[in-house]
Amino acid sequence: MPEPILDISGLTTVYRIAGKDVAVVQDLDLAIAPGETVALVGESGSGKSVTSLSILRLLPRIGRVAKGSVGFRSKSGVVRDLARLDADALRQVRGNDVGMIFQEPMTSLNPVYTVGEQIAEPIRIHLGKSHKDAAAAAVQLLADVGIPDPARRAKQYPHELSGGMRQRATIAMALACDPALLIADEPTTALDVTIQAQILDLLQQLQAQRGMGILFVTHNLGVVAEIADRVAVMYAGRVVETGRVADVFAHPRHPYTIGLMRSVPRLGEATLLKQAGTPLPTIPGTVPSLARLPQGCSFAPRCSHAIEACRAAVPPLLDTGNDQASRCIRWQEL
Ligand SMILES: Nc1ncnc2c1ncn2[C@@H]1O[C@H](COP(=O)(O)OP(=O)(O)OP(=O)(O)O)[C@@H](O)[C@H]1O
Ligand code: NI
Repeated sequence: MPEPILDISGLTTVYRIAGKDVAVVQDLDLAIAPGETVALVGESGSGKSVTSLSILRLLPRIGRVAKGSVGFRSKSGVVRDLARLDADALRQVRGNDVGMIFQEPMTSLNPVYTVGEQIAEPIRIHLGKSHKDAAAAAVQLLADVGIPDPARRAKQYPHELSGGMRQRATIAMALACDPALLIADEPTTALDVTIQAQILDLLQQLQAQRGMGILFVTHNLGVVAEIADRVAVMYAGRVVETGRVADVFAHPRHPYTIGLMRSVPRLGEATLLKQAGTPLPTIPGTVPSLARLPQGCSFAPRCSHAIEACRAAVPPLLDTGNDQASRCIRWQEL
């Protein structure tokens, strides 16, 4: 792999919950190369968003990065550990080197400024351009993300745009300073399917033009297949499987990944099942409470392959060959 732009090693993030430090992300390793898209996937509460927020230390007050390093190579080629960077330097990285987009565009857009003003602001602050040049750059960015009549749209307020247009505008804002890394947390989840597909296409186009790395958070395996090169599957705060998307989908090496894949209906199957009155297969059992994780493998209580040894100790990520790894001690027997 070429030198990664992001190299997370041993990341543990804790939240203070009911007077106790609870590890919501544990011992996470993740690297992203320039031009590569890595997807984080897992059920609700598995720690995907906390991982993405930990990178730029955008955690709520009760959260902190307790262990590990977040190596980041900026556009100038300097590698720094974001977990240890001071607040000022980190702010510089946020608007400039790393762009972020979230599920609900209204949370990143400020309702009292026009769309154009909001995109122009980071360009003025981080790239030192004049008001006029920054305004022109903002209109160009709106055109780049496929917004028709961008000069007119730049003068409008967020509420005057449709949901899909707003998400395009937040992408324009995230790309304003030509970031080396884009963090996208469920950016298409709130949109209807057609718009969703358009936004995914747009991100892929922009990535091909700019060569940025993308960390893509989603609970949707279909989206992973569409957009990502590699995938990290999370369960109860830990990565349980990782590898190239094609390999993981063809040969999943962890029972949790297999369960996730079974719960995704094949095209048309969902409708057929619904007509037949059969519920979609889901993984039996529930996600354990992070404050009281079972001993050993966190997935063991839900796993039909679990044996005594699974409950003895948390399995390490085992190399299963072909750049794939699994936290299942029985991966060879699956
Ligand atoms: N503000 C908070 N206060 C207390 N616990 C929190 C808070 N935010 C997250 N958590 C806990 O941290 C864990 C990880 O949450 P996270 O948001 O990373 O999940 P996720 O994988 O992104 O899920 P989703 O698919 O629902 O977005 C969850 O168990 C959640 O209950
Ligand atoms: Ni989330």
